[in-house]
Amino acid sequence: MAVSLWKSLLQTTKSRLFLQRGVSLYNGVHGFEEEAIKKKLQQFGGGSINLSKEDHGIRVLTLNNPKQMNAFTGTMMLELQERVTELENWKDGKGLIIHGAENTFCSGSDLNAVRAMSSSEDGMNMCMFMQSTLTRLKRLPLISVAVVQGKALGGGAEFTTACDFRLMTPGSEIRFVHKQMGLVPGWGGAARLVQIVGSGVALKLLSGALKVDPERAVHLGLAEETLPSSDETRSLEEAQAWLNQYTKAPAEVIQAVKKVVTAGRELQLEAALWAEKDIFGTVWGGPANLQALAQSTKRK
Ligand SMILES: CC[C@H](C(=O)O)C(=O)SCCNC(=O)CCNC(=O)[C@H](O)C(C)(C)COP(=O)(O)OP(=O)(O)OC[C@H]1O[C@@H](n2cnc3c(N)ncnc32)[C@H](O)[C@@H]1OP(=O)(O)O
Repeated sequence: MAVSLWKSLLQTTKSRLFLQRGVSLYNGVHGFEEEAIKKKLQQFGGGSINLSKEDHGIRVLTLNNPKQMNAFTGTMMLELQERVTELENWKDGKGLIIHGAENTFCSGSDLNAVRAMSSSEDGMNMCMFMQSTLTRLKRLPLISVAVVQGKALGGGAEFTTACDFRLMTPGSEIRFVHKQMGLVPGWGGAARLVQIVGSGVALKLLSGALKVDPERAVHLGLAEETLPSSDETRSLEEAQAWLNQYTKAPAEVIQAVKKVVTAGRELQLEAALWAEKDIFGTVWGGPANLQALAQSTKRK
């Protein structure tokens, strides 16, 4: 009796905890000093993370540091956390498009900052900071699409895996270059890549630091499709049209859909079923459900 009670308590906690907003993966127990790393990251300025106004439930997040091929400076890492918090509190959100400024995605960490943060303590804190932020991004109750124009290298390649889908433009490239730096992914990109393409393909892409062009990415299941245009504006319009196919419902329904899928991906079966039950309860008898019931029974 006590064991099953304990198990139920654990399942309920797990199924609710992972849906909570703003929860970091790490704390002091893991040696994570968030305030210390935020202070350190503040020293490495440049670039910005911009978030557009919403348009039909969709917003565009731009990695904006074109002088450095949209490499992630310290302040951009801090701004990303702020934007993710904003998105976690966006009640009417349905979709998020992520791209890099000036027709290239992201060249990974700013190597100037990396060189200055080469101590183990700084590296581990940056790693835990970015893992937490990108995990929160992946768990947003929004359908997220990375539009890969130009190059997504290193941490930039990892960033694409923190989105639900990837769309690539002709001539673009995703490449996990970490091996060439004597590294492995540190922003959660390895764990997510294995979930996306499987461990065998992930091992090849990481150990070979292989260039993945759009055709190969689609073949491997890393990208959904190659967009027709390589023009920055046109390809964003094409990505918006692609995303619109999946966001044709009230925000609370799209958000519930993403949450049940996240639960199924991240939780053990019983905890996932508990989470699904809780999420189902938020839409059963809700305005969208009642409106649908009041209409004809035939689905278009
Ligand atoms: C866990 C993540 C991991 C970590 O933190 O350890 C990383 O992500 S480490 C970074 C991994 N990324 C790279 O190694 C890519 C480095 N960059 C390149 O290979 C090239 O710049 C490339 C292929 C992106 C573009 O080459 P291209 O010839 O077209 O342009 P340039 O190389 O002249 O670059 C233009 C301009 O941007 C600066 N730049 C590019 N990438 C970075 C970067 N990651 N950090 C800082 N600065 C970067 C480059 O220095 C040039 O600036 P300039 O002042 O004109 O020299």
